[in-house]
Amino acid sequence: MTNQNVLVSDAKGMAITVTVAAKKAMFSQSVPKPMTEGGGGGCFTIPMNIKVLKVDTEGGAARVNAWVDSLRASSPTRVKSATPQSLSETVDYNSWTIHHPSAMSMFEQITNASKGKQIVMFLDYDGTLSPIVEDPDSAFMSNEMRKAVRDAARYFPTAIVSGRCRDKVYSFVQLGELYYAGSHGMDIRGPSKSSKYKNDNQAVLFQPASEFVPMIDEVYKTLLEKTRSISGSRVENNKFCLSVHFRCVDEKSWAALAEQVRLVLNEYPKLRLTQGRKVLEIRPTIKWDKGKALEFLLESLGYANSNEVFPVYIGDDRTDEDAFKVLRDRGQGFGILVSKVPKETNASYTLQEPAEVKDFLRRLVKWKRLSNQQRN
Ligand SMILES: O=P(O)(O)OC[C@H]1O[C@H](O[C@H]2O[C@H](CO)[C@@H](O)[C@H](O)[C@H]2O)[C@H](O)[C@@H](O)[C@@H]1O
Repeated sequence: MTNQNVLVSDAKGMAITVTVAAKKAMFSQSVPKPMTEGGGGGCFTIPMNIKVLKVDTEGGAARVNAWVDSLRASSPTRVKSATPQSLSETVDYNSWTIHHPSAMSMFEQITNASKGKQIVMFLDYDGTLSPIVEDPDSAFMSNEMRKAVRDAARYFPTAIVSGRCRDKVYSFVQLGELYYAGSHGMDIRGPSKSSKYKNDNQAVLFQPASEFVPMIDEVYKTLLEKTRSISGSRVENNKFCLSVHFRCVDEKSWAALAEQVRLVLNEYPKLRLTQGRKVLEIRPTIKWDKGKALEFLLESLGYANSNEVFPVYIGDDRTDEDAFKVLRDRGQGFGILVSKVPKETNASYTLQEPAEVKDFLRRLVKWKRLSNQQRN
C-alpha cells in the first residue's frame, strides 16, 4: 500500500481525495494484506466475524425472530452489578477475563509493547465515551471525559469512530483537533483545528457512500411513517446509514418493529442490516466499515506499512469488532472492548465502562508525560 492520494468522484461528481489503498479496498473484493511484523499487544482472541443480518423475502417471520433474538442476546436488558452474582456467572466471567484481561491491570504490559512506536488512538462514542442512555439526543459526554480525550490527543493522533452522523458526534465531542469518522466510517474528516499531526497537504475527506444519501433519505421517511404507531420506536438519520432504535419499545413489540424494517428493506437490495445495542442499523452494501476506516486513517497519517505505529481502538459495540479484527489480523496494537459482561470479541483487553475508559486515557497521558520527561 502507498500513502499516495488520488481523487475520485462522489455521486454528485465532486472530487474527493482518497488514498490509493482505500480506493482499492473499497472497490475490490480483497481486504488489504495483513501485516506480519511489528506485533504489539497480546491477542487472546476468539475468532468472530461481525454478524451481518441477511434480508430475504422468504421465511420473513423466522428472519425477524432471529433479529429479535440476536438483539436480546447482544444487549442484556439490565446489568444489575459490575460483579457477577451467581456461581456460574462468576465462572463465566472469570474465564472470560483470563482471555480478555482488564486494560488497567495489564497497563504496564500494554505500554511496554508500545515502546518506540507512535500510539494512535481510535475511540468509539456511544457506550465508550458516553454512557448508554434512553434518548440518543442526550448521550452527552462529561467535561472530564472531554478533557481526558483532549489531553490524549496532545500526545497521540486521535480519531472518533462512530455509527453516528459525523456532525452529530462532533456536536457531542466538540474537539476540533481530532479526526472524525462518522456513519460507521463512511464519512471521514481530519482535524479542523491546528494539530501537530495534521498534514495540510493531505486533507482527509472521504465519503465512500455519497451516492446512497438519497436512498437513505427515502428509507428514513418510509420507516418513520411505517413505525409511527409503535410506541417508543425511533428512527435516526445518520446521513449514510440509519438507526432503528428498540431501547424504548416494549419487548412485546420488538418483532412488529423488526418486521417493518424487514418489509421496507425488501425493496432495497443495495442496503444491509447490522446491529448494535438495542438498535438495527441500515447501511449500504459497500465493503466499508469501522475496520476499513481505521486502515484508511492509519494510511492518511502515514502509517500504512509502518512497524512504528501502535493503534489502540476502544469500543463497546458489535460494529467495533470490524476494527478489533483488523488490529488482530495486522498483529499491531490492540482492541479494548468496553463491557461488564462476557461477550465474544476480537478485542484483546477490556474496560468495564466509560468511567474506566477515562481512567485509562488519563493514565496513558500520565505515562507518556513521564516517559517524555525521562527522555529529555
Ligand atoms: O458507533 P457508536 O458511536 O457506538 O454509535 C452506535 C449507535 O449509538 C447510538 O445508539 C446507542 O446509544 C444510544 C444513546 O446512549 C442508545 O439510546 C441506543 O440504544 C444505543 O444503540 C446512536 O443513537 C446510533 O445512531 C448509533 O448507531
